[in-house]
Amino acid sequence: MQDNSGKPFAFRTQGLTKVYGEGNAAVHALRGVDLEIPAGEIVVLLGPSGSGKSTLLNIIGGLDSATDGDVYFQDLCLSDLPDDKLTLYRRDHVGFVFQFYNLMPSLTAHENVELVTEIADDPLEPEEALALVGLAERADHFPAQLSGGEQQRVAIARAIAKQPTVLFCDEPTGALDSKTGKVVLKVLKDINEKLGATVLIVTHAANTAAMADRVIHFADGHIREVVENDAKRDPEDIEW
Ligand SMILES: Nc1ncnc2c1ncn2[C@@H]1O[C@H](COP(=O)(O)OP(=O)(O)OP(=O)(O)O)[C@@H](O)[C@H]1O
Repeated sequence: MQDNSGKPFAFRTQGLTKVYGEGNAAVHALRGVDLEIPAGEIVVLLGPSGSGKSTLLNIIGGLDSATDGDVYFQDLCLSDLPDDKLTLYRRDHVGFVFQFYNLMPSLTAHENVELVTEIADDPLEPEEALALVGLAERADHFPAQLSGGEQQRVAIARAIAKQPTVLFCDEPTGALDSKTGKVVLKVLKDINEKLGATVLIVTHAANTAAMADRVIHFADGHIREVVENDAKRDPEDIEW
């Protein structure tokens, strides 16, 4: 599927709706989201707490299912997939980065990345993935021996080692100071350029929008505005 300029889509959603719970306790997290994300872009998703950003990320990342509506990854309709096929979609195409790294404390950086490379089809070598995030020298260190920013870079190395088509990042700089946050954002930009992965970043840090190709403003379960960024900036030059 392509947009008007012939660019293929990574994702497209139509009327995507998510309701948690039932009756009086029902929470309408997504209220009919129509979205198109061209392949290869860096997309930043902004919006107030509780507006549905993580819910959207989880559904297009195949971690959760919608109550109604459709979501396509390329030409594949995820809404129709049984659980085993959804697992394959995640395994083959999706990398996740979360706010709190989720590294295994008893494994070295190299071993944390290896957990993924052992089960992927065409993975990078762990050394290569760690080099891409600038941590080749720290491969034998355990998470407790690394700073927060370094741990997040190991988590990114782990997420990209399978050479994912899409990289989903939920508050990737949320636990970091601004200087370290910029280093992490620079790594995400490099991954987008070097591996061609579509990168989708959910964040409260509105200034992150400056590095995006496209900024999606979310409010109360729907898209308020989509802005294409013609003046994309390097993460180093973002003001905090
Ligand atoms: N498992 C769940 N059960 C019930 N309600 C949920 C569940 N997960 C999320 N919600 C509700 O859905 C709405 C959207 O939540 P979501 O986490 O997607 O928002 P968000 O924009 O990512 O928020 P934040 O920026 O605080 O992470 C919120 O009202 C939240 O309380």
